[in-house]
Order: sequence, then structure tokens, then C-alpha cells
Amino acid sequence: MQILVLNSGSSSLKFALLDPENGDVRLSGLAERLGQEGASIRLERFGGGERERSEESLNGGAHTEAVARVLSELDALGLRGDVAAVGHRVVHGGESFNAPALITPEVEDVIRACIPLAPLHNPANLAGIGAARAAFPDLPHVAVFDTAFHQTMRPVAYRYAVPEEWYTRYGVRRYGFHGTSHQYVAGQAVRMLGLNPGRHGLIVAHLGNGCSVTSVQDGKSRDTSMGMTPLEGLVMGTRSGNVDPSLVEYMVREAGMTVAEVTDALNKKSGLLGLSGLSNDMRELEEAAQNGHAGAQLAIDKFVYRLAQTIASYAVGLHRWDALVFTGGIGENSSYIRALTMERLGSLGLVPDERANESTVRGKQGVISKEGWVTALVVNTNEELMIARQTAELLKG
Ligand SMILES: Nc1ncnc2c1ncn2[C@@H]1O[C@H](COP(=O)(O)OP(=O)(O)O)[C@@H](O)[C@H]1O
Ligand SMILES: CC(=O)OP(=O)(O)O
Ligand SMILES: [Mg+2]
Repeated sequence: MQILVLNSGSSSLKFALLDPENGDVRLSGLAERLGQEGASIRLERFGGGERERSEESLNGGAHTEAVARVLSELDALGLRGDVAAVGHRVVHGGESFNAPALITPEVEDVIRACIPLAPLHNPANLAGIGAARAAFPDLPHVAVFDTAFHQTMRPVAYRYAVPEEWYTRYGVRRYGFHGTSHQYVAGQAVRMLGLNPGRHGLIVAHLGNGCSVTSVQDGKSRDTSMGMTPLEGLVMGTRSGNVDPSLVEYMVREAGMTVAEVTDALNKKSGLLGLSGLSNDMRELEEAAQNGHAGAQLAIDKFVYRLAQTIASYAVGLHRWDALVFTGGIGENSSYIRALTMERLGSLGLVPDERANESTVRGKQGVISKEGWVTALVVNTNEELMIARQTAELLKG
């Protein structure tokens, strides 16, 4: 059985056709700058131990054109008939979903109702669902929510200290995101370390373009750093993470900006990009910092400082702490950021094994801490595989 997985961003579409049993990928790729000039799509085909890549223009195409191109590629490869179902990443499911859901008109309504909580993500997810339903009208479509894994948080973690009515009437609370990745990575770490699936404590740092830390106890999310929206928490590529909420009103008053402009800047012009004045890409910042770029150095230092602070604070809620887990593009590849973070956490017993840390990059995973100290490890996340598995499980059940 093959599952087609679609992960729609505001202007991008990641896709993969894979077997949920063994994780074998037949086709994968990424369409970018959708709906804009210069839209393009990259395709990778796998078969018979071979891998073939290509890139082409989509000519201003949007999600519909990207899905259509994926479909024509499936036809060209003779794989369309193998697709048993489509699994969609949906970022915000509010409090309505603690598990994946078969997409019905009612489910689409709930995803639509969550747009105000995730204005950057949910409209793109709906566009992807619409395009895929038109392309595969007879197949089951399943929504896998970023928020679902975090529905096990208790009120002490998910409530904000604001008037109660904001929660009961307007749904103002912490929801958390990247749940599919945190759940997958925590499960892998339990297996790799031989921990008891029913009794363990992990802190998982998912560090990609968006970044979040989650504490996982006995397989369940206890707390997570992203909040009502994916803006809260850590310093990210272009997102500020935590700031004083008063700055919104202040910038409106002092800089003559609108609330929407301030919010947009906090989401798209802040974080590593804002602090460095250079880039949202950690690779570029590491190189620039080495060449003496002060802004890049500050961005890295602030990123690490906030990350280490958050990790330390998450040790508070766990009944035991077995390991710190790094994942995502930065977590899996930057031995520098991992080393700096662990050094900051030295007083909590984290000590990097220099050789293991430096060699655990580009697809390698495993323990990177010195023996006898708190365990730290790298786990490669695989949201596509997790979405495919959850889609297949829901259809079986
Ligand atoms: N070798 C590397 N060293 C440092 N950072 C890296 C490296 N490889 C990738 N990254 C960083 O990972 C981030 C992207 O993470 P990724 O998980 O791929 O993003 P997304 O959240 O879009 O899926 C970027 O900041 C990129 O610079
Ligand atoms: C929810 C979220 O922040 O996702 P991403 O990291 O893919 O932007
Ligand atoms: Mg990501």
C-alpha cells in the first residue's frame, strides 16, 4: 500500500509517496514560491536503488497546479493506481482533535474555523486539501494535526493567566505544534535508548525553520513552547518567539504601524533574520559568525540562550529526565548549536562527547553526550512517515 503525503505551507508544498510499513519512498519533492512569480517544483524519484532528481518551473502556479504536477508524475511513473489514501498535515485543529481524522465536509469546517488561530498555515492546508480532493475524488483523505499530540497537556501547562472568558469563549490557550514530529522522535528515542515505553521522561527540541521544545512523559506531551499560535516560544528563523506583548501597542503608537504590520514583522522579519540583519538560515549565520559578523553571532547566541533556558525550565515538570533529544534541520545537522546548548546546560549535567557530536550530522543519529552524564541524542525526524502511518492506521481501524 502507498500513501501520498501532502504538507502545504503558505507558499510551498512538500509531498511524498511512501509505504507506511517500511518507509520506502517512491516519489518526493517540494514546490516553492507557489502563487508567486518564479514558482518551481523539485521532484525526486526512487526505484531499483536509483534516485533521479529534476526541477522545473510552475509558472506562477498555486497549490492546485503543484498537486496537478504531482499527479501527472504519478501517472508517468505508473503509480497513480497504487495510491490508497492521501494524508494531509494540518497545523491547527484547536481542541477538536486529539488524533488524525478522516476528512469530511464537517472536518473541513473545523479546520476553517481554526483559521483565526493559524492564519499563516490553515488556509494553505485547506488549499492543499481542496486541490488533492479534486485530483483524487475517490480516495480517503486524512488530516493529521500538529496540535493533536499536545492535547494531553494539563491546564497548568496550557492555560494562560488571562481572564477566564478569553479561554471559554474565544479559545485563548496554548495548543502547541510540531506534534507529529515530537511524537515520532520521542518514540524513536525510547526505542534507541531501550527506555520503558510506559515510564520515561524526555525533552525534545525540534529545531527547523519553526522551532519548539516539548517535554514528553510516558509517551504523552506534558508541555510545549509554541502557544496559541506557532509564534510563541523559542527564537526561530523569522519568528520572534516570546516578547513582551506590550510591544504591539507600543509599535502601533510610536512607529505608526498597524497591528497587522507588527504581527507580520514578528512572524516574518524577526528571529534569526531580524537579529542578524542577514539571514534566517542557520548555515549562513554560522559561516558569517566565523567571519566576524557581529549580528550573526548575536543571533546564534540568543537562539542558544533561549533554547537552553527553555530546556532547563522543562526539566521542572517531568517526574524523571532520561534524555534530551535534538531533531529538525538545525538539531540534526548543527553540531555547533548542539555543543553550545549543552555547554549552557552544564550545571544540569549535560556534557557533549565532542567526537560523537561532531560526527552525528547529515542523516546520522545517536547519543552525543559523554558517558556518565545526562543523555543527549540526535534523532532524525520523519513527519511524512508518521503521517503515512497514522493515515494507514486510521483507515485500518
Ligand atoms: N549543516 C547545517 N548546519 C546548520 N544548520 C543547518 C544545516 N543544515 C540545515 N540547517 C538549518 O536547518 C534549518 C531548516 O530546517 P528544516 O527542518 O529543514 O526546516 P523546515 O522547518 O522548513 O522543515 C535552516 O535554518 C538550515 O539552515
Ligand atoms: C507550525 C509550524 O511552525 O510549522 P513550521 O515549522 O513547518 O513552520
Ligand atoms: Mg518543519
